[in-house]
Amino acid sequence: MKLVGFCLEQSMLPSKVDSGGTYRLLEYSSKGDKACVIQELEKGVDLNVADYDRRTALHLAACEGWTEVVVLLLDRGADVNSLDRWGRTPLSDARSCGHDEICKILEAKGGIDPVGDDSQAPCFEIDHMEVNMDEATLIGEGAYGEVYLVKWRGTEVAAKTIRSSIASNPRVKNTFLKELALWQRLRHPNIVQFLGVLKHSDRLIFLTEYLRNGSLYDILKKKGRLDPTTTLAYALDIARGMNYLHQHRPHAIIHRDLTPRNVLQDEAGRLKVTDFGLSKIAQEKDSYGYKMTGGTGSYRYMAPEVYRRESYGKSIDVFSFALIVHEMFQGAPSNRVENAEQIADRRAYEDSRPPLSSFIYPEEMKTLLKACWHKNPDCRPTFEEIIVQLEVILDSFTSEKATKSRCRCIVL
Ligand SMILES: Nc1ncnc2c1ncn2[C@@H]1O[C@H](COP(=O)(O)OP(=O)(O)OP(=O)(O)O)[C@@H](O)[C@H]1O
Repeated sequence: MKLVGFCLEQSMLPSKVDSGGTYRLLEYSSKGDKACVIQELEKGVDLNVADYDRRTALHLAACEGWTEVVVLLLDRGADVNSLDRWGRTPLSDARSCGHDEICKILEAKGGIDPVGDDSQAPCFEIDHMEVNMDEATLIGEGAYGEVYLVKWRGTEVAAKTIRSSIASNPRVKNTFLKELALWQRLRHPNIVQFLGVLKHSDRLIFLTEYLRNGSLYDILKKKGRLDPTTTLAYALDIARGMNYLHQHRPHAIIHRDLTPRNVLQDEAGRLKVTDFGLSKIAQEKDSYGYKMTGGTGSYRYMAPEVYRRESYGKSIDVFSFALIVHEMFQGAPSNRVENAEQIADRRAYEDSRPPLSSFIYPEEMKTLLKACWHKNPDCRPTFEEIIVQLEVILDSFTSEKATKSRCRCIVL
């Protein structure tokens, strides 16, 4: 495969692009693909290998309810009580996700659950006395409220406060807590980890892991255009997180507000998706006279069918994803000076799309982006398909670069 238009400095490459066997073992375990898990193990991938959040293949399979994969991993000697960054074992995950059969299997192998019964609560509650909000540092502000950096049980975490104008409405608060209860069940290396909701607080506050490097919006504002390898690695991170949400059972989770502000970066440089489903609250607000969050930038990434208020499905997130990838290649949103609502309007009614210059985009990337922002939602690829295509583009780009640098060595 030939890639055109890439021209970058070696020093701009990220130190590590994670597309190897380790990641695949975790991905296949999370998807319940037993045959592929066996294949990876036979290649010699370490059974107890963990991701940045110290989550192993057994954590992921137990959390997703893949009994056969759990049995396979245990039979091959997986550590039944490995602890992730949040102190959870595979049994803690199986319990909070209600996978009773897997709980029995893990218990029979000596599995313990240090998190205990708390994990079965509808929404994990944390006593507000455990967090001193008077010592909180303001990190940012969004449509729903302020975000603070706080300490909880010795760890730096983010505390998201919800404006009282929103939280005081019982219906909105209920929807919100339901979304959080769903979020607490999700575990994936590319999804921001929810930690719990503060109990007995006069405000509605919830805790998530703290991502030191801020949002993709901040990164693009600081660095401008990203080099193609970084863009492809970041696109893969977002696509993997989104694929996990879309493959959630029994119902797919649609993000509805995928924007660079809702993608955060951890210390290891990995991107994680956050705030999925919370835009439902914006819709609730609508019926109480609030406006959608277009002012915060959401219109810029909005699929035409959402703007036209038609029924929509998972592929609205694919549309937003394409615009984010485009923005990483460009360094800024297209039509920056134009009003976001006007842009959404032209996309919805005139089929307008951002330009794709041959100098910046490899041909395969152009084809992929055009498919992702296709006007017919049914013609857009799924995130599973996008991941496969991005991996091919990244592989061929990396090997083409290696060949080029070898050639340069020979000349020297
Ligand atoms: N878990 C987190 N770790 C570190 N920083 C965070 C975290 N969550 C949010 N932030 C920072 O706080 C800012 C505000 O976040 P918030 O989610 O409230 O709003 P937003 O996503 O920027 O906008 P909107 O809510 O309107 O979509 C973000 O832009 C980000 O820089």
